Amino acid sequence: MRVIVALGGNAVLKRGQQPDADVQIANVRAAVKTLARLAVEHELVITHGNGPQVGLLALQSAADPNLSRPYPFDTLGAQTQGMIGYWMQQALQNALPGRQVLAVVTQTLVTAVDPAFEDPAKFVGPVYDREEAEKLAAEHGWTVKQDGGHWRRVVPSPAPRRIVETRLIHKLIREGVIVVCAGGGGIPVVRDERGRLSGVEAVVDKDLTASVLAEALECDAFLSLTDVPRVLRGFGTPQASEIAHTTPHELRALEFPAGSMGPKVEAACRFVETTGDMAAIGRLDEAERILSGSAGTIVTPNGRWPLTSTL
Ligand SMILES: Nc1ncnc2c1ncn2[C@@H]1O[C@H](COP(=O)(O)OP(=O)(O)O)[C@@H](O)[C@H]1O
Ligand SMILES: NC(=O)OP(=O)(O)O
Repeated sequence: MRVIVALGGNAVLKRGQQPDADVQIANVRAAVKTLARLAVEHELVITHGNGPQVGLLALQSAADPNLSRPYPFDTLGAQTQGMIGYWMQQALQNALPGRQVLAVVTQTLVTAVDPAFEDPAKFVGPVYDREEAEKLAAEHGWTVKQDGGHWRRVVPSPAPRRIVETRLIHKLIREGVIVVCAGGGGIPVVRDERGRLSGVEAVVDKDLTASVLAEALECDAFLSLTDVPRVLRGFGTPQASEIAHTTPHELRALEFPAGSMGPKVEAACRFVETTGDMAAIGRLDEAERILSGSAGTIVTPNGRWPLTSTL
């Protein structure tokens, strides 16, 4: 099978962890143990989040007295692709000697008129209490929003339309390369009327980009891997219950939070609706069990997995 994995931000930097490089490298190495096993069995494409890292780089850039203005988010997104891509590429090369691995700087086309530019919604960087968040927002001109029990900076997150480097990524996969791409949802770019690309101030959602890429690359399965074993019905209530096997139709009748589970569910539903293939949401260390149908929330057109014919 050709499998695309969207790795949650938690896999690289867990909530509350010190964001030092060695901490993140150790997390990547741990994640790669599972990813390497998947790559032995399947053609593997890996995407990853960058919310914590891009927010941290934005803080560093804003604090740099040598700059007349902070680096824009497209450039910061490219920096996170390089950094996390390098960590993953090296960890995969060490885990799978003899296999070719490549992290690719990847741009995601968005449209300049996307309403998301007027309503920043993507959480980036560290968490604050409300008072501190509002103080920082006034100081730096940020928008901040509530993220669970905390407050965080938010930036615009336009919808991904297509991944500029799709054909090259497809070629690499056919060559047997394990490709790390579209990190942080891809660097957000727009195309002008003369066909020229330029970056925009935004952070694209990695799960939504992964589903667009999964469709374009003709993947058979799309796995959104995070820190919870399954999607919960009634999340945060005493009646919460795990969803094991489901359909886009069933999921779309439920509500999920915009900053966390919402985009994962939307990405999974879109992939299944468009392709008729399988998407799943679950824990990274259960990826193999998810593919065999015994773990995770598995989304298919008929709610069954492995897919069975209705004829
Ligand atoms: N209905 C739900 N079922 C399970 N988890 C949920 C649900 N709604 C929100 N969440 C939260 O979503 C989180 C995963 O989303 P997120 O933190 O964005 O993941 P990642 O950074 O790994 O992509 C979980 O840790 C959980 O707290
Ligand atoms: N870009 C992005 O979606 O990052 P996270 O998954 O870390 O939020």
